Amino acid sequence: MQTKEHQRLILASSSPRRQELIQSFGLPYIIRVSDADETVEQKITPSELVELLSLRKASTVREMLEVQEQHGIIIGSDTVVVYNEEILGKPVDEQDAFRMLKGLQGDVHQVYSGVACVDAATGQQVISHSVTHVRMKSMTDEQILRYIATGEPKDKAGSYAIQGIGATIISGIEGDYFTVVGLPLSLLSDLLLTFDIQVL
Ligand SMILES: Cc1cn([C@H]2C[C@H](O)[C@@H](COP(=O)(O)OP(=O)(O)OP(=O)(O)O)O2)c(=O)[nH]c1=O
Repeated sequence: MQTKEHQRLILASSSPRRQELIQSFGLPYIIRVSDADETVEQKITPSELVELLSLRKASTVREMLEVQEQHGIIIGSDTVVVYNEEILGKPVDEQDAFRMLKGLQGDVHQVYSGVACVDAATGQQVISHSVTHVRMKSMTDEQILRYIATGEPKDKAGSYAIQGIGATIISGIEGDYFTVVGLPLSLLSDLLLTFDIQVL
């Protein structure tokens, strides 16, 4: 087992959800927000996409760290919603959110979350992803508009938040809840074992 100092986590995320979730591990952590470019030119699968972007976020933060900061495990994560082979990220505006929710309501979709862990000192990396199936209730257009008016869909992949009032439009899930919220804690704890970090 490594010393406490080397067990620290460096969360490469601006997401308040991810910041809250990383706290639950009870390990020392800092946050460094990556300015990674999230555009991907080539056509790739959802699992490839979330893994690629998770690694890009973690690697960008590694490049940003000052020499004296280069210890700890950098964690990058990315979440997308997939329905009918279409990959849905965050909505660009309210119309986009309406289009997404209108498509998702009354059916099952998948949420993919990638996680990349990069050792700040050595560059050693492990990357994986997790998928959760989510069933969204049927909604009228008026209900969709009322949900959009809450502001909650704005910065969420697929235009909803299972952890918010959006919980009321979800009838069930199969898989890890935290994959939907944006940081698959169970998978992350497994990946951290590669670096001799045990959460429990
Ligand atoms: C489906 C769903 C997504 N989300 C959020 C998680 C992510 O923050 C967001 C997907 O956007 P991401 O691009 O994965 O992440 P981000 O831009 O918010 O943060 P960063 O890149 O700095 O880490 O959608 C929820 O909070 N709840 C949900 O139910």
